[in-house]
Amino acid sequence: MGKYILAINPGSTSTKVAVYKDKKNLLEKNIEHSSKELSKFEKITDQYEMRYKEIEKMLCENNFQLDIFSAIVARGGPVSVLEPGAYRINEAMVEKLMNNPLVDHASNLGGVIAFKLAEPQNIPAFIYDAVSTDQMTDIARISGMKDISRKSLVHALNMRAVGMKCAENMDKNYDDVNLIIAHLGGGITIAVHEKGRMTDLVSDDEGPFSPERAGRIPGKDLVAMCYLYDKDEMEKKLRGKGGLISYLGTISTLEVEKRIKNGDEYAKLIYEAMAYQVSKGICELTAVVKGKVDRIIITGGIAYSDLITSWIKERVEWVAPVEIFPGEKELEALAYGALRVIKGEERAREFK
Ligand SMILES: Nc1ncnc2c1ncn2[C@@H]1O[C@H](COP(=O)(O)OP(=O)(O)O)[C@@H](O)[C@H]1O
Ligand SMILES: CCCC(=O)OP(=O)(O)O
Repeated sequence: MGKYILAINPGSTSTKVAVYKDKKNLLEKNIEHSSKELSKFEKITDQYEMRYKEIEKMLCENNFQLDIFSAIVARGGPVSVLEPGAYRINEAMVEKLMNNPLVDHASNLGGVIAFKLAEPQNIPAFIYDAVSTDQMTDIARISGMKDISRKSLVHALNMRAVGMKCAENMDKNYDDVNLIIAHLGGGITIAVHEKGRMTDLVSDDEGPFSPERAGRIPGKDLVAMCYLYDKDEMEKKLRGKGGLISYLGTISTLEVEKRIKNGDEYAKLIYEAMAYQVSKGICELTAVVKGKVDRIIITGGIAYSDLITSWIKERVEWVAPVEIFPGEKELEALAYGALRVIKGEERAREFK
């Protein structure tokens, strides 16, 4: 008999859910959350009940009872510095995800929701390739200020999955190639995958702005601004109300593209600036591997946009061939990871 897996992926603008029977995708749903809906919540953890109920409703509408699942697996939030792969969700992890994660991010809700669904049924719950997967080298951790160490917060799950796919298409192993992967979603991160390890990255506050994040902001102006707003307001300006939404009032790139088609020059300037900053982030990482880059990959929801990807391509394709993997393979990567764990092919780590 096949094993049923429930995979849950909360992103900043959506909650994606899938049901797999072994490697077969039986159902997949992308529940999108509008800027208006999300603005009702003070903190991301406050969105727990809303997202939990949407998942419950989706399962109920499609006649999936919880007791059929052999495992529930979620995108891992920035809970603490982690290795790639699977971690079993326990009370300690749920506590940390809700009350003291490395950053407030939608993916923190994944582990919490998975645990709450799984525990009453006695089903194992896992996170896989968490956002805080950390393979940075020592030299990459140096920030320039002794008090602050650079952190690895990155779209590890999708990047590693598309990185492996790209290597396979090249008839090579992921461990034998150098890739620079830019994930363009509600948040944007870029990482260099150096022979199978994410040795350095441009995180979502170190480089390009994104639909809802400010990215790198000139430090002196940022310090001055901290005297005008309280901590929560400042954090919201950087994450949630920064980037496209601060200039154009929307996190929807589809809406921005509609405005550009209708001749909105200001929308075009801002949107092209986002692509320009992504290109700079990609080129910054070429130094890590001394220019030896086999492929540049553009992935994530915004990679569906020909406009954005063509702007990036024209600035970076002198480095290496550019491949586009629109959307993400996160639900599949989650389900396949959990399947390997429950079949005993891979070991899940304990979270302490
Ligand atoms: N066909 C498309 N063209 C341009 N942008 C798109 C398209 N489809 C989705 N997007 C944009 O992708 C972003 C969401 O990407 P996604 O990877 O799903 O993000 P997250 O996981 O952070 O919620 C949104 O800004 C959305 O407007
Ligand atoms: C912090 C890196 C992960 C991230 O930004 O994810 P979303 O794009 O889903 O918000």
